[in-house]
Amino acid sequence: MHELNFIHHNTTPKGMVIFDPEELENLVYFKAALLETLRLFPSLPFSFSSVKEPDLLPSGSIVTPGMKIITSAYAMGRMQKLWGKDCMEFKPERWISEKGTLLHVPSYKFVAFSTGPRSCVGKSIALTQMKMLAAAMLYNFRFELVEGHVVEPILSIVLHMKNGLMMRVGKRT
Ligand code: HEM
Repeated sequence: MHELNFIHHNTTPKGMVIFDPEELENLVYFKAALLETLRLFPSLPFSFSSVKEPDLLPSGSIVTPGMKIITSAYAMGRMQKLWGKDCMEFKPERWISEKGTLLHVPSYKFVAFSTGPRSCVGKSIALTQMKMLAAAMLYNFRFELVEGHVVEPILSIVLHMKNGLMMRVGKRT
């Protein structure tokens, strides 16, 4: 929110503040917060791959045609071995270097957009859309989780919340 106060914005005829994607491009903490959200809550929590030829995986497992390999981005985003002891904490700072720039995290570690030749071709456009939407929502409105509301995921191809997300929304003044 602090970063959004320092960039140029436009106001719609209905009084809503919106941001240009170019203005949002250099906001380090804002992008770190979105990446951190996708680390803990990847839109595609798991994916399937098929085996074309017999192979030996780095883990030591032998795979053969007919097998399916399930990769869980949800589990990988929460592995202590990959993200450290605070892996379950929402901590955008883990994406930011000591110099205050965004750290490069390899796609085989942060797998929300998958990795390799079949990784997400829409990654850049997805992040731009997320930034524009999140910036406008946070700048114009205040969100408060309804007290006692339990937020938990439901097992599905696309990550959904079992009970939805009950929020109190008010206009920022
Ligand atoms: C937050 C938003 C998004 C996330 C987390 C995401 C994630 C992913 C993941 C994990 C895959 C690999 C699926 C698999 O291997 O089974 C994928 C593939 C793909 N995504 Fe996205 N995606 C997002 C948004 C988008 C958008 C906005 C577009 C298009 C504009 C897009 C286009 C594609 C396409 C075409 C593929 C297939 C690539 C291929 O098979 O070669 N995605 N995405």
